[in-house]
Amino acid sequence: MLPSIGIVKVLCESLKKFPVQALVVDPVLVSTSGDTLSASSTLSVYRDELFAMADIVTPNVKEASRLLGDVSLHTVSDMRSAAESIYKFGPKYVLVKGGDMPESSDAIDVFFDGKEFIELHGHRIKTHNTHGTGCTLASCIASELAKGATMLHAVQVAKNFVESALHHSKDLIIGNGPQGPFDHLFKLKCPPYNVGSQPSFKAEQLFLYAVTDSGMNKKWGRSIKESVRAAIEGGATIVQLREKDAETREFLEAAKACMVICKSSGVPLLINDRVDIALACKADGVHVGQSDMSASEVRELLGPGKIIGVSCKTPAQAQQAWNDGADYIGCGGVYPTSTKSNNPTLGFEGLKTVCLASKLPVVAIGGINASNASSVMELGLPNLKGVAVVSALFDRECVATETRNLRSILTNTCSRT
Ligand SMILES: Cc1ncc(COP(=O)(O)OP(=O)(O)O)c(N)n1
Ligand SMILES: Cc1ncsc1CCOP(=O)(O)O
Ligand SMILES: [Mg+2]
Repeated sequence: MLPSIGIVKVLCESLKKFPVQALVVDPVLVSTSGDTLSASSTLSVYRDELFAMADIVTPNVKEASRLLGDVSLHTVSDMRSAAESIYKFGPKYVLVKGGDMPESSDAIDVFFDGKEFIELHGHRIKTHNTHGTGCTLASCIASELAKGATMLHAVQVAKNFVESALHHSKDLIIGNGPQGPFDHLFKLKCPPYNVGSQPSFKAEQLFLYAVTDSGMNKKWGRSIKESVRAAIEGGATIVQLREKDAETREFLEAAKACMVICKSSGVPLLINDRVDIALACKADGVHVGQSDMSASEVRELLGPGKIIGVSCKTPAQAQQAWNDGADYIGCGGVYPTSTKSNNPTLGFEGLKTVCLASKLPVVAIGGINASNASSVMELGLPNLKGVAVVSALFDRECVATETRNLRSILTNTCSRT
């Protein structure tokens, strides 16, 4: 908070003398409760000197309005115009935060890099405990930049963090003011998000992604647990339970048993579609498609430490998955498949288009087997980290043997390319 023109000037002088690696300017001019926090005289020096040095400026809508001579900002389109106008003062990026916009189910922020506008959608958490959210967001962006993140990624991580912290503090009752504080340390207190137990997702884990199928298990007289054990024995690097026909009670029991196997092998276990099962068995994550719950809703339910995958067939879907805080995308069918009905085949061209556009690691899926997996990986596409396979592992007599064979094919291919 820079209350006077003199203080802003001292800061600018100091920054010239001691340049920093990244400068995040949160122009604290108007609080969420409407209080003025900085004299009007500071506006011109903010605009003319400080913003030009900033990597990113992060006003809320009230601050954006004040910076632009009290223009009225009521819609997302107004926020875009404001971001564009503030960009002209010289920062490399602008984030106009819409958390204070009139009631809507989403909290939409507008990110502008000078060329492209990106709407970042978050959930509006109903709570009075919002004191300090802007400061936290800006500090979190700075922390992520210090860790080497790109600006958009830093903003996305920060937004997810603030949203999760708000969610976990929404019912706190502290103090008498109209706004309460929120809890930045929620991760330490809330058992599912206990820092020590958080799986940290690594894109390399997508290398050989085994996806189970209840029909195939029945056909070969195997339990889900036996299939998962065999896939891990053969070298699967991540497992998804895709049990479309299973009864909930039975599925949950099986999922819990699979979690024990996966945990002891250090292989992440994800659940297809069913967030309820994932929560109940404390799975490492969930995979959702375009007609399932959105990744941002899944993130809200699972919390920040879990892995979320989204099926994407287009660059727009890949961008949305990133915006929603997903960890990876599944792209396919690369080849025709009889495992998923009515699934369009994208071919290599479709896979390439999505991989090139994606900001997230990609796993290819659909009709992939021991005969064609090399051709997929040999494409050498950016972000393509592995293959996801159902029938070539599970519609076979010996799951462990098929998995081992495919793993060695992939390893040989990737060591050559
Ligand atoms: C790794 C991976 N990629 C894509 C899918 C397909 O998910 P979705 O489109 O939701 O279809 P269903 O699997 O639910 O039928 C996947 N499961 N895994
Ligand atoms: C779930 C899914 N999503 C896109 S294709 C597909 C099925 C992949 O199965 P298979 O490996 O047997 O072709
Ligand atoms: Mg699905």
